[in-house]
Amino acid sequence: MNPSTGAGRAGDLVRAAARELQAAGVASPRRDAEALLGHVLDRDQAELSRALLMGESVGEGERAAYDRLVAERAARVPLQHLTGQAHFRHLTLRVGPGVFVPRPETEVLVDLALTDLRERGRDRPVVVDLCTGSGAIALALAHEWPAAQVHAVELSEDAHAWAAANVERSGLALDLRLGDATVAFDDLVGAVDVVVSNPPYIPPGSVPVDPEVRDHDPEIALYGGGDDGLSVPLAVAQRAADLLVAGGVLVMEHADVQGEALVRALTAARVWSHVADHLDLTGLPRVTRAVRAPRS
Ligand SMILES: C[S@@+](CC[C@H](N)C(=O)[O-])C[C@H]1O[C@@H](n2cnc3c(N)ncnc32)[C@H](O)[C@@H]1O
Repeated sequence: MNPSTGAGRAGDLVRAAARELQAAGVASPRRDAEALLGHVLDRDQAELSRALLMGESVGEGERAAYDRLVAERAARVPLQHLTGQAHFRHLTLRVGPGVFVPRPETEVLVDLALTDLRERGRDRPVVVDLCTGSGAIALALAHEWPAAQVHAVELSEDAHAWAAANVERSGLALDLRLGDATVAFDDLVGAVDVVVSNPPYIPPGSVPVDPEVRDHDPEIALYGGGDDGLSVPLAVAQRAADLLVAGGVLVMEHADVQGEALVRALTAARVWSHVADHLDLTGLPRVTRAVRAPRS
């Protein structure tokens, strides 16, 4: 876009921006073009739709700001880094450089955890989120299951700072810690009802093709180690087995190609029962659920 062309109609600006984003290979050009204009004008989706419908004009300063953001998005900076926010379940979280942007496919993990919390029927169930990133899963569970006592841990100082900001803004009660999930929560060993985790799990050779992921999600959030990417997930699962009460549940996200391998590895570990894999909303294998077997 040409930043020197002054004011313009909202609809024209969005159409031009969507064309530019499409040419740059952005997956959802129109949606992103609208989201960026909504961000610049400080309008929600409904207000922006009205502005587009009414042919509202956008002032020169706002247009210049919009042009800059569209150019950054065309350079494949994630939309969420440009708006500073990501939507997850019913929450809007602060995100930016240094933290993994929460993904819609992770929402199914929250559904599975909520089903277990409902079925367990405990008054004050203890929930732990290992590898919390922005705090997305932990905060969603604290929000949607207010009786839960939710704890979360994150290793990266940068990501932990984003999570701390999200906890503060949410007003939700959450015990957030900085540390290694594979050895965390000595004070909760054998006392946890549900462990949730979306750990790093990409195999080292499978560098993501999308620049938004490859160049902007932190490496520590992506690569799971080992030939199959399952080193960190299996170490996290082992810690989950320490933390859970007998009959407690682990719900863990994985790559779509890792469902069978993770089920096999957890079954072989002999501390889990009812190990089963679940699909995400796009029908891909995404989450493994396992029940902590009684300690011998
Ligand atoms: C794929 S991201 C998921 C973040 C968040 N759970 C979500 O779903 O949006 C994985 C997160 O695990 C963190 N992490 C990696 N290794 C860790 C470890 N050993 N202990 C705690 N956190 C770890 C990364 O920094 C990153 O924030």
